[in-house]
Amino acid sequence: MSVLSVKDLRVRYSANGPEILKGISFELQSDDFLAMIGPSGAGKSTLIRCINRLVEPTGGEIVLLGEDVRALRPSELRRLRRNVGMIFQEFNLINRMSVMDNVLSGRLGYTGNLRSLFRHFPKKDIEKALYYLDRVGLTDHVDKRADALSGGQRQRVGIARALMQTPKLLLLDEPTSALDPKISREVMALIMGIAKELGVPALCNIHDVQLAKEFCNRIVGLQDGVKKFDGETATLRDRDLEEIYAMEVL
Ligand SMILES: Nc1ncnc2c1ncn2[C@@H]1O[C@H](COP(=O)(O)OP(=O)(O)OP(=O)(O)O)[C@@H](O)[C@H]1O
Repeated sequence: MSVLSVKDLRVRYSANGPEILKGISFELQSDDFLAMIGPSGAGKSTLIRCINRLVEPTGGEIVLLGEDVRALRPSELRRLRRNVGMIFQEFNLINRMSVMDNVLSGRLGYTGNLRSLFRHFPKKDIEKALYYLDRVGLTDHVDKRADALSGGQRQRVGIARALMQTPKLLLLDEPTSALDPKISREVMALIMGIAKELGVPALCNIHDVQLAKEFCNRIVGLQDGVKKFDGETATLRDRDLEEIYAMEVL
């Protein structure tokens, strides 16, 4: 089943600026862990940010969970965004807050304004946070400040926070690029395992082609805003990679 359908997606950041995405189309199925690869500046982050309209497309269509994303009003967009868990390169944690509070902040889209103002969360949210903290291996770090953790641990907090939303889609923007190779592999294995367990599809921007091949069942390759490859990981050949990364070689 298609969870996300993107058709002829186009983006310009300014009216007279260059076209950054030049008509991208692809589908994400409910069991996909899809890697978006391509050289720096190809438009991977722009694309992922269009899906929940952190970036406004200039053309094309995005249908997410049956809804036409570009047509949504602000309140409908907020509701749709709750269904999308985002995991970022720089973790985006609040350093002075505890691990637990960072994870609970994943529920803010669901909690009433007054409750979130006083950071008063229902007991079931706290139980859920403890469950996910255990799942990502951070049970012993619940009360620590976020800035007392290593990079890999910080990304685990980011994963637990995204899961608190009960997402129907995970968007991962370079989740491992701030981590060393060993920890990157552990974090990718964790995200893939959880996505499978929960039956949630994922779209992952990733620089490291080796990691993409190891953990993702499908690969889309972008170069300069154009799709150069879209297929099962096993079908990606060296000459496809040469085409995707051609500009870097030159
Ligand atoms: N807010 C913005 N305003 C103007 N141009 C932007 C903006 N964000 C990105 N760009 C430009 O869009 C192009 C694509 O950037 P984007 O970050 O989407 O690529 P990327 O493939 O994710 O690259 P990287 O792997 O380096 O993160 C680049 O030329 C970049 O300079």
